[in-house]
Amino acid sequence: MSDQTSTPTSGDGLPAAPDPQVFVEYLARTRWFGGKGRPLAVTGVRRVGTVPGAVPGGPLVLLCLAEVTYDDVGPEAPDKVEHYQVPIALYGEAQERLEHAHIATWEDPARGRLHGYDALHDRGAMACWLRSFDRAATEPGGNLVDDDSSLAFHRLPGHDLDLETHSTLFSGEQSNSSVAFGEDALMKVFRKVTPGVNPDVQVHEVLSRVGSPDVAALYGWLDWVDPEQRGGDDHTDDPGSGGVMQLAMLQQFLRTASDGWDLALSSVRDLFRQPELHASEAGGDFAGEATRLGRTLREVHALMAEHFPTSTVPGADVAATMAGRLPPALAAAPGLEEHRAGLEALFARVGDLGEVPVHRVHGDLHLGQTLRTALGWKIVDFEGEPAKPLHERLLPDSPWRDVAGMLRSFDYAPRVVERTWAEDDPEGSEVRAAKAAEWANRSKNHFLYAYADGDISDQQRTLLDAYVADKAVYETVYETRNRPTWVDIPLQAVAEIGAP
Ligand SMILES: Nc1ncnc2c1ncn2[C@@H]1O[C@H](COP(=O)(O)OP(=O)(O)O)[C@@H](O)[C@H]1O
Ligand SMILES: O=P(O)(O)O[C@H]1O[C@H](CO)[C@@H](O[C@H]2O[C@H](CO)[C@@H](O)[C@H](O)[C@H]2O)[C@H](O)[C@H]1O
Repeated sequence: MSDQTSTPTSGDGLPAAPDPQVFVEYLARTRWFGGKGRPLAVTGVRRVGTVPGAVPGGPLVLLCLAEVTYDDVGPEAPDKVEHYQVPIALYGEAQERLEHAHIATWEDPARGRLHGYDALHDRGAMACWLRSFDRAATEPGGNLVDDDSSLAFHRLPGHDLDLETHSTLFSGEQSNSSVAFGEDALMKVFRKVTPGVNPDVQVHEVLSRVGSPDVAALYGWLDWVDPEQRGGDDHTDDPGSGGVMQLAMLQQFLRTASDGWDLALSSVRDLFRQPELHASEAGGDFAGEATRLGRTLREVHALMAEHFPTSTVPGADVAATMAGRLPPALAAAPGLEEHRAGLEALFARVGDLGEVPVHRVHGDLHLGQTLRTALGWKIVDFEGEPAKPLHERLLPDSPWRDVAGMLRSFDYAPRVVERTWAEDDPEGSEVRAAKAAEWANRSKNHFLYAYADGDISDQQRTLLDAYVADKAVYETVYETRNRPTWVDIPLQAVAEIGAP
């Protein structure tokens, strides 16, 4: 717990924020902070506004952006500065029930002692947020703007929010924070924010407006316009160039959803329990789900191609981009080195393909981004690859990148099950390896056949193989950094792909 003086207010009427040093300790304690373990400093705290809709006895919700810099990057690095959103519920009295979410206690020159808690944990703060989204629906154009016009709550028509619900913060390894309002709505508060449109909001808005059945409908979103930078280019990574920052989105809560990754793991376990059966005979056979998932992705891609710009890029450029990702990947994950030649040869074949069609895609698709509901599969989280800068995540890309992401996930599922299964039953490893391959191949084949509505051409196969390899390389780096004990999963795939 921190108890100290605050940063001074700037006469803007907003409450003071706690000292930036508080955020260094706080960020390290959260699940969602992406810079854990790196040498860093919080060089400033920007107070972007308070959420309208506060009620007597309830908290004031102060939205803060913590400016984080790292000591392990050169001064020329474009992503030297990152902004993390920390909404703080402010109370005049300590709140024992929120002790676990306490950020700091500090003095405000105008308001006296303030006790600040992570607002996502506080039902009073979340109710305040929901009321603002609700009020937006009856404002002109569906927009509720705060007093100094810097925060704007936007609503899409078509759904009345249930204000009687209680909020529940999702737990789990997520890069943002999601809060369910009963079974009515889900609010995702973006943690690492960049100036410009958020791809998740943008894609959900487009697909919701055309009534796509394959995503959770978007109900609204929250923008912040930096008053000092109004009118800048809003498709930029440069915090200095101004424009809009999208801070949160509100969408349909999928009540009957089961996580696609969990379903796949159960299906694999079912097969491992009865290895004498073929995958098609096991109770939890995944082929039907893989087929339906393939059709869903096909539909989503068709809508994205219809409602976002489409173009083509020369195969040589695609090949060069993939090859260009190799050297930094090799530096981060040296285990890739022995497969370099095989990978380079595979990428080079893409150079002979002529023009490759591109449009907006998901960008980081895997089973954990799919939800099976009573009404079919839904695809979530259109933010793209977390490590890519915003402008790259907004660029058109080949739909085969998403297909490859799913194929890699079908490969991961049995290998992840095997990791724990082998601890109890090391003897059966060889049999399970064969069953794992059977499960993965069956799921991949059904998914791919449904996605392509038939067999794919040799050219498409070349492109798909290259995207699968590109993804496995990315995963090798991802696992090296985040889950080093899992790195053999993608590395084994790279070895198989890169074999001469
Ligand atoms: N509309 C929804 N309804 C119910 N659960 C959802 C919905 N959208 C996402 N989820 C669940 O919330 C979790 C986090 O969502 P996701 O968009 O992947 O967040 P993050 O950007 O933090 O990774 C997912 O694992 C998914 O199970
Ligand atoms: O969900 P995110 O957008 O944060 O994606 C990142 O984390 C994923 C792990 O949760 C990672 O996915 C990899 O592991 C999955 C199993 O946990 C597996 O199903 C995927 O196929 C595999 O890529 C993803 O790559 C990363 O960007």
